[in-house]
Amino acid sequence: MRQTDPIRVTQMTKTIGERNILDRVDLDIPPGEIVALLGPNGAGKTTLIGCLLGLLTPSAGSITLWGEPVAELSPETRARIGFVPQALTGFTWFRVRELMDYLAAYRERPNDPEDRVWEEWAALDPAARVKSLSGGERQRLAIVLALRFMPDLIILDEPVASLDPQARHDFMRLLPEYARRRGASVLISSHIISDLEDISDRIVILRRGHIRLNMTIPEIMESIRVIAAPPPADWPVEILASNDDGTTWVRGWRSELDMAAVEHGMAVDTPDIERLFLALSR
Ligand SMILES: Nc1ncnc2c1ncn2[C@@H]1O[C@H](COP(=O)(O)OP(=O)(O)OP(=O)(O)O)[C@@H](O)[C@H]1O
Repeated sequence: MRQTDPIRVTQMTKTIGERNILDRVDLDIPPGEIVALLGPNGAGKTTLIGCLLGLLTPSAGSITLWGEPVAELSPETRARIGFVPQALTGFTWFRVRELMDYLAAYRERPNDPEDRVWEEWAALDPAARVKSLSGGERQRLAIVLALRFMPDLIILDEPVASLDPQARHDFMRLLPEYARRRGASVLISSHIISDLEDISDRIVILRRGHIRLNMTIPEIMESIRVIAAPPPADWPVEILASNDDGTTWVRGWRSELDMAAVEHGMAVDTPDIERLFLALSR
C-alpha cells in the first residue's frame, strides 16, 4: 500500500471509558476502490467513521488521508472528502436551495454545474424547508450535499436505511458509476448486504471493534469455502467460523482446498457474502 492512499489506518485503537470500541484496526483504501464496511449493531462502524473524519480522536495508532495525519488535514484535503451521515440534523430553517448555496460558500471546491446527477436523483423541491422534508427526503438531501462537490473520497454511514426501494435501487446503481467516473474511493457502511456485494471491490467485516475480514471479493471467492464438517487436522486451512449445523468456514488456497475435499470426499461450497457475514459477525 502507498503512503498516499486516500485512507490509511494503522493499529488504531479507540478507547471510551474502560472499553476498546476499536482495537488495533488496520485498514487501507487505495484510490478508486469501493469498500463495504459491514458489522452488527455496536461493532464500531460509526466510531471508525468518526475517527476517519477527525470527529473523534484515536487513543492509539495513526490515521492518514492521502498521507496527511487526519488531525492536521489541510483545507484542500478536507474539501476532497464527502461524508453522508446516518441522518441529517440541524439546518431546519433553511430551504433546500438556500442550504446548498450556503454550504457551497464554505467549500473551496466548486461543484461541476454540468454534473447534476445527484440533484436529479434526489428530485427535491428547492423551495421546500428542510424541516418540512420527510426522513427519506432529508437523507436524499444529505447525499446531495456531500456528493455534489465531486469528492475524491466518499464516506457513507448507512446512507440508504430511510430511502424508499426505488430511490435505494437508483442510488446503488449511481454510486459506483459516479465513483468509477471520478476515480473516487468509497467507504460505505450498510446492513443491506445484498446491495453492497454487487458494487463493492472489498468487504471489511468489523465485530466488537476488531476487523474480522478484509478481503477483495475475488480473494473471497478464491480462498474462502464452507465445508460440510470441521476439517481434518491435516487440511491446509485456517478455520474462520463454525456454524451450528456443523458446517465450517475455512480459508486456504483454492487448489489445495479442492484437492483435500476430493481426498476426503467432503462437500465444499463457494461463499455467499451474506452467509459469510452472518458466520463472522456472531
Ligand atoms: N460516546 C460513547 N460512550 C460510550 N460508548 C460508546 C460511545 N460511542 C459509541 N459507544 C459504544 O461503542 C460501540 C460501537 O458503537 P458504534 O456506533 O460505532 O457501532 P456501529 O457499528 O456503528 O453500530 P450500528 O450498526 O448500530 O450503527 C457501541 O457498543 C456503543 O455503545
